[in-house]
Amino acid sequence: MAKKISWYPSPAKLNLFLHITGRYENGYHQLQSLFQLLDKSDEIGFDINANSDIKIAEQLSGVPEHENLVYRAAMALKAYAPQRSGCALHIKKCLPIGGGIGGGSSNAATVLVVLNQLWHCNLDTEALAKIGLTLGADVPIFVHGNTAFAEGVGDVLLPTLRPEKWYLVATPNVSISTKEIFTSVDLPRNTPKIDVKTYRFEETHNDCQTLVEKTHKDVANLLRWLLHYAPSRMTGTGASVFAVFDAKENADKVLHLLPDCYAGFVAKGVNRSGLHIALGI
Ligand SMILES: C[C@@](CO)(OP(=O)(O)O)[C@H](O)COP(=O)(O)OP(=O)(O)OC[C@H]1O[C@@H](n2ccc(N)nc2=O)[C@H](O)[C@@H]1O
Ligand SMILES: Nc1ncnc2c1ncn2[C@@H]1O[C@H](COP(=O)(O)OP(=O)(O)O)[C@@H](O)[C@H]1O
Repeated sequence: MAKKISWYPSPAKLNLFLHITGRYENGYHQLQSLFQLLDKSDEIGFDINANSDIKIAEQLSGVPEHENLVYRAAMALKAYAPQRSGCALHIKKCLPIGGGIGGGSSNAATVLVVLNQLWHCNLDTEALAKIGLTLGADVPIFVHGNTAFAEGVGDVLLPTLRPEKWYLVATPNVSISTKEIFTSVDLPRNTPKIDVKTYRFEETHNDCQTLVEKTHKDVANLLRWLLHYAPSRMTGTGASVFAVFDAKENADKVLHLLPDCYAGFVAKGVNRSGLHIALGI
């Protein structure tokens, strides 16, 4: 008999803005950002077993199993699970890897939230977010599942209800390491803090963008092209960029014009994660 795999979504995010306001003693950066959740997702499949094995069913190219955030999240949660809790984990990748749209962090959060239920760990959201933070600064936002303003290293979250706009997300074929950006001497690190109550997209920016545009011409060219059509900006530490539209049909029109050398998709900005809606939490 075919094994039953339960599938759950693992949504993407955009950083609608990203200000670096300082640096902690441990080298991590103090941020202000608006994490906008999207209705575009990877899918994570769970096949629970009782022989205590955790394994990834199909490997991601370029990501060794023990470094895969899906595997690492399951291993981190195992300490809180009853004995003999195991799982085979499946990943349907739709989101570009290392694109600044949070795919890996979101995969980790989906594993924490779903296995917490399937393994009956009974941890609350705060406890799961705390475990998530040990895996990556972007994991807590996906554990909480709300579009939110963020401070700290991205872990201090203030949920917000935004108008549900449409986003064209485009990714050049380049890989940008988050660590490399954050260790650059050219990164601005002293943007004054804004009052998020008066947030306006056009009065904010992404502090990583100028640096990435200098080092990656593909990102600079793509942004210049997109700006002809709509307000556009880089997300996270890149390489993906996004353009904002009020109507889906306008985003779709520009997607059809996108040069073949870029991958792209259109997604709706949502206030609640598709994972949390699917789980009814
Ligand atoms: C800056 C953001 C905005 O969303 O970039 P993207 O990764 O999405 O592009 C994220 O917070 C990134 O989060 P995440 O990708 O989970 O980062 P981590 O794995 O925790 O850290 C990767 C590296 O980035 C640096 N780092 C990360 C976050 C932060 N607030 N300050 C840092 O200095 C650290 O040097 C760390 O070694
Ligand atoms: N399940 C996963 N999905 C994507 N990337 C992963 C995963 N597990 C580990 N990684 C590693 O994490 C890095 C960042 O991935 P990702 O979250 O997609 O990008 P970003 O942090 O730029 O938004 C990748 O370069 C990859 O090596």
